[in-house]
Amino acid sequence: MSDAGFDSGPQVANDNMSEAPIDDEIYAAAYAAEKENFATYEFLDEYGDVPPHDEELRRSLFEKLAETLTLEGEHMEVLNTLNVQIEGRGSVPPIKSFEDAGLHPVMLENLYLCGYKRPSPIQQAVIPAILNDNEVLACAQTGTGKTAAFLIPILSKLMGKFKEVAAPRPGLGLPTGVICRAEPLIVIITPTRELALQIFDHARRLCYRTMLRPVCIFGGGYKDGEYGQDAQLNKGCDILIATPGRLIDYLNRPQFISMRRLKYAVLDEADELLSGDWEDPITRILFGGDANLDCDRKLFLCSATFPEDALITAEEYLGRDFNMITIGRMSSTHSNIEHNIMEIDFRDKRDRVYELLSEQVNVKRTVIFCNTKVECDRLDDFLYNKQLPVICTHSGRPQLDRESAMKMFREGEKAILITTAVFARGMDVRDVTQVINYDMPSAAQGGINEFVHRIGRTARMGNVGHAISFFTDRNEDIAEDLVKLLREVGQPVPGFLEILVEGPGAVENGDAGEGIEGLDDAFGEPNGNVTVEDDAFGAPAPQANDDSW
Ligand SMILES: Nc1ncnc2c1ncn2[C@@H]1O[C@H](COP(=O)(O)OP(=O)(O)OP(=O)(O)O)[C@@H](O)[C@H]1O
Repeated sequence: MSDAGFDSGPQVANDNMSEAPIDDEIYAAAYAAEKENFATYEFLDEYGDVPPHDEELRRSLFEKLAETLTLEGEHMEVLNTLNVQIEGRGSVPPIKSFEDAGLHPVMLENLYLCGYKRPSPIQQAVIPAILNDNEVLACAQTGTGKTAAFLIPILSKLMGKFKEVAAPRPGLGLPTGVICRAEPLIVIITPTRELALQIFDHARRLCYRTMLRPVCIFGGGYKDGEYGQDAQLNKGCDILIATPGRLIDYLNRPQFISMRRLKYAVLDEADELLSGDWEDPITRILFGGDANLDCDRKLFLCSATFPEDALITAEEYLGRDFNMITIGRMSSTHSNIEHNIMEIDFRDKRDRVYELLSEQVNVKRTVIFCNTKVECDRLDDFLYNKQLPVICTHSGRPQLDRESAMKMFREGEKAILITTAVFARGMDVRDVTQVINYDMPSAAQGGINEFVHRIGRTARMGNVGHAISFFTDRNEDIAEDLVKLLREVGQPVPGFLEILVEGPGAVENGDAGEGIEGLDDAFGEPNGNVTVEDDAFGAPAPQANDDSW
């Protein structure tokens, strides 16, 4: 990836580097102020099966939700009509509603508190597969609820048998005050610390009124002190959400964590985690040390993109008997995003972005992507000096700055976030109505797959959004893939791009930019079909082949 980078990876090294010594008191104060943000439901031994509400926690977990999280938008039909393909041994048909899925009653209540009325297409397919004990590789468009697709069934399954499988912890089997070692039942690994915290929040909500205790560990986060990661682990942990570098760091200190009870491992943004930089740490986490290698341990992989090489590695990890679940074409996007690809001289980018931002009305939140940290900082200075409400975050900034930038952006104090690849994957902020690719991702920076993740910060869960991309003469390496993607989702392809890809005759002949029509042929199935195949591993999946551009 670019130097914008993720948490660790080349990160195992970075992980520690990013812990620049920061004054203990500053951290302690910040974490005390954030106490509420780390609170989880404390289940006591004396509760029966369904414990009482904790009003303060309920308010803090759910009442602010509508202000910060994406809610289902008005264009879910765009997602609902995509082709659903479920392949692999033991495939099961999708569910229609949460109520039909056989979920634990507390999970159903928590979904209601989250405001989730019905499962999204990927949830309809993944929830029954996991409840049926199948391993899953899931690929669906950005912002379509993949995180909950995994969390809901896994947590629901464990809710019923916590006492049989979980490690004792203070208050639940161990005398209070006894230091315990975390022995998680679930580990969720994700490339960035921001995403780890976001998934932790998600898990906190879905674990409300259950015995399951989530803990989040990430590079750059404080280990010592009352709210530090050591103390959190020492209180017991059933669901561990982690960035790989920090997790390896803790696995080297086995007095804190053991993986011997692990029942479920999830790789979120799996294609990134299975890429060259990450493969070794991931292998070590899943198979090294005292990892539970019993056949009852299940692996789940999800992402919006699976390039061919990541798919091959994924299949090696999963073995033969897994369900491959794809919504639409693998690594594609959806048509709730309106695109504007602007041809521009690279020297004019700064002025043009300023013009755009100062002219616009009705844009709630904007994310601007640059390819490097240096460019981010420069653009931040420039736009800040022009009095625009900008905030900047990237992997070169101290952890507290990163957290505070995210908070300001989420809470609407700053409407424009300037960032790098660190924000491209998974981040879910309500009302991001526009993404600007100030720099296009080059092939070395992930190319079209990175583009798909970046634009996916808008138009999430049936909402609509805009993506503006500055295209300079340095971006020719993404042109062909870009044209294919735009046509697939029925978006206009600008003339300059058609000429670049297809030569000067393309525009005159009128054979370009026909949008989605041609694709129904290319991908075999008309939209809206559900295909459930039980024995697909003999033959390559059509999506995987089509994905190889
Ligand atoms: N069934 C549902 N109904 C309404 N909202 C939902 C539902 N499931 C998830 N959401 C919300 O949709 C948003 C997007 O979900 P999520 O972040 O899991 O998407 P994703 O597919 O993982 O995206 P990405 O590919 O960018 O990682 C979140 O705000 C989540 O709370």
